[in-house]
Amino acid sequence: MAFNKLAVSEANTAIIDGLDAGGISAIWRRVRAHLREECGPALYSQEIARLRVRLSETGALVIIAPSNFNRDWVEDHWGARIRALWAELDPSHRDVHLLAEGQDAPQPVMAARLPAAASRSPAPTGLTADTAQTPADGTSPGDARFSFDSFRVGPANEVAAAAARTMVGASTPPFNPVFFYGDYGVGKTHLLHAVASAARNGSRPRKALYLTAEEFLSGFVTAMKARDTISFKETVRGVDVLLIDDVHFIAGKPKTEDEFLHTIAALVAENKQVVLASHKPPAELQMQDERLRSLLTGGLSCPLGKPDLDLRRQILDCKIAQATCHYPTFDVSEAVRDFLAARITSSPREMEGVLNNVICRTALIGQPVTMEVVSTALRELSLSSERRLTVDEIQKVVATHFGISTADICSKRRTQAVVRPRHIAMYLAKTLTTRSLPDIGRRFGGRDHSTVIHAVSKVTGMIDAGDSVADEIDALTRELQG
Ligand SMILES: Nc1ncnc2c1ncn2[C@@H]1O[C@H](COP(=O)(O)OP(=O)(O)OP(=O)(O)O)[C@@H](O)[C@H]1O
Repeated sequence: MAFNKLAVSEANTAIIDGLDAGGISAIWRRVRAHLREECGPALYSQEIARLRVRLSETGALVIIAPSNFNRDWVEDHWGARIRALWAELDPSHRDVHLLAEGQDAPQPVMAARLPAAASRSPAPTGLTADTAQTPADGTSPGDARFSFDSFRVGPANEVAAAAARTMVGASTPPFNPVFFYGDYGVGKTHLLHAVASAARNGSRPRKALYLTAEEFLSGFVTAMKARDTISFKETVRGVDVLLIDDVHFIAGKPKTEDEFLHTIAALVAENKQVVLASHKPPAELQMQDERLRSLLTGGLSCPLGKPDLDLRRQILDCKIAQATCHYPTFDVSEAVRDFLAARITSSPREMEGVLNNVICRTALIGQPVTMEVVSTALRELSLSSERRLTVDEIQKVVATHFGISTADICSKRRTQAVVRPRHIAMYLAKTLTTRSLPDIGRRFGGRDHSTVIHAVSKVTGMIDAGDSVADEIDALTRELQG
């Protein structure tokens, strides 16, 4: 789920300073403590410490950044994490929005500007939808962050990406609804925003509305309380493209399921495109209403899987290029990029977390990006996802690759045919497992930890120097990680 950068004006939201309903100050303290631990003290004091939290009169949380730049940076790098932490710590699962100090917002959220059909009176829904001029999904019209251009495609997501592009180019929906599903952080929200943005900015601009399922639910509840569900219906049904993220959130809430069902059915019947995303495929959602499940499964379901090494590398390059816009001195060598792409196998979101950590340790304090810095960042963020691998497995794979035996690798022999594979195996054991240096040494024929340090620095130096060992490491890493 993306962090919502809402266009909120202080005049319209009547943010209540000092109000601490529900103990938000206490929760905010805990969220900040987590963030401090995760991003490190330098980045924390530079970018996070100055954020303040407020509760709006609608119960939404507004996090106020001291500047637009800071707001955008926090949104890009830590928005999803803040939202996840908040959801974990706050049982009421409030909406979390980001606002820059003194922001003169063009579109107040709570006095929503409605599509033509509903523009007679302000709606109580908090929802807006529009074409290129005023997107309501937290992106700006030319925002490259979540565009098709910045979405990297590989085997894990090519079907989803092709479906997304096809529906943007079509005059009538080729598939409806389209349902993207996949694990946390694999790019579902990115793709939804890309579709919304392309629909708004295409040669034939269309009204697109992106909502999280939570926003759909809270908009609906607000409208019910205000006894004005008509405005809500007009808003969500008055668009050309409706995109709803995190649909699993709606499952099991009968009234919302019902409204959701009728909304989708109405749009599909009118040939308006509906695009949905969730962690699970429609058939596995715990929907109470069979009609809804049937409607969702009747469209096109596209999985987004975990990216393979190539795709991870492409995404990493893209994120580094984006970071370089903010931090022109941020320079990451090919060897470090390869290393990071091989190590971070969990999801692109984790990749961003590591990059943030690395930026903090380098660009912010004028230091270069070295293997040591990125290794520390990985260790601190506990992203050694390859910890399942054992040193034995690594020795076997390396030995087979070089046509020698594991006994050779662990032996005292010093011929080049054995030393090089041994160094590579030690390097992989250090980078792909959480074993300590002495432990690795012991497993390589009872060697001292200084031998492992020597092997690792030798291989690292060769990688940095552009030696073909980088390709071998790459191939071996792929093999070891399946
Ligand atoms: N293929 C990709 N190309 C470029 N960036 C990607 C890609 N996949 C994911 N990302 C980036 O990874 C981050 C997480 O992606 P996103 O928020 O879209 O994940 P998600 O699947 O919606 O996760 P969640 O289910 O937790 O909401 C974003 O910054 C996004 O830009």
